[in-house]
Amino acid sequence: MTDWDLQLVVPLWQGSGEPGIAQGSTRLAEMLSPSTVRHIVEPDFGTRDTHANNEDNSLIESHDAVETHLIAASNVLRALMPSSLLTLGGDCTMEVASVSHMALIHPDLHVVWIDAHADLNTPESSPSGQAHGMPLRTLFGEGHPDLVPSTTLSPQRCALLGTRSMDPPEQAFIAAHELPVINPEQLQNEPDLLEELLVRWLPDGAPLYVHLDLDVLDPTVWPAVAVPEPGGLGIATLVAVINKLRTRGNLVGVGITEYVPGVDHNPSTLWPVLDALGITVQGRNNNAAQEG
Ligand SMILES: NC(=[NH2+])NCCC[C@H](N)C(=O)O
Repeated sequence: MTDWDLQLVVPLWQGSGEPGIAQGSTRLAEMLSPSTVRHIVEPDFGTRDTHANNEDNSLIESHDAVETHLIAASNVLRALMPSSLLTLGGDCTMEVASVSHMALIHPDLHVVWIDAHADLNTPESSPSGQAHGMPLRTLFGEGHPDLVPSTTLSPQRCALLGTRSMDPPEQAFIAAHELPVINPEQLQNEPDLLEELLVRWLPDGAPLYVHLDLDVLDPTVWPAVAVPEPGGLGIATLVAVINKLRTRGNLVGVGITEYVPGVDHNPSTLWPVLDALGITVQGRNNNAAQEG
């Protein structure tokens, strides 16, 4: 997939508490070749405080801003009905709109959540109150009723890769639903584990959505994220994982999240990853040797 029906740029940061994430979405868009199918989701908040909890007694920080962004993104998706989608975040919460839409269009959608975190908290279980720790659980239909989408995902259609930071309630959910998790060390040293997972979990040619939270990378490789976690992936391993996924699934959607460009980093580090995802980088010869 090199042509997406829609590129959604979502400068939503309020789900993370890190305003620098908003710029991440526009920086990613600038990195890519110009596109005629690009839409920026920027709801007008007027004089409302985008970092306030406008919803009385919500356990979710900035509930109103998160909800408003998800509604705005869903409205664009419902109007344009893309069957392939590239979403540039923004914090992980925006995946609720994107993945839900893709599950509506592709009922057999399988989702690979490539992320240091499981994002499986509910408002009640969350240690932070931040919505970006909740989107996967919300997609499964469990979460604040304002944020749970109309089309939900079965946990059986989801696998977690590179995940290494899980809160106890998230671990309990993973165990109860037997969600596959392959951690960074396993991805690097035991590539057969991914192969075996794909054979038993992902039907050949099934529509595949790749959620890529950049914090899956090791902070020494890519420090420009809101919640860095040590022990992450290197670029070569991530590229190999994506290539392996694409030999089996039909990549119909990608979401890239949690980029904080204000942190000192080298943006070109990401190019091989974007290449692997079939995303064309502005001004870069795609046949050039991949660094990694
Ligand atoms: N997408 C992320 N960076 N999530 C971080 C989540 C951290 C923690 N598990 C929480 O719920 O608050």
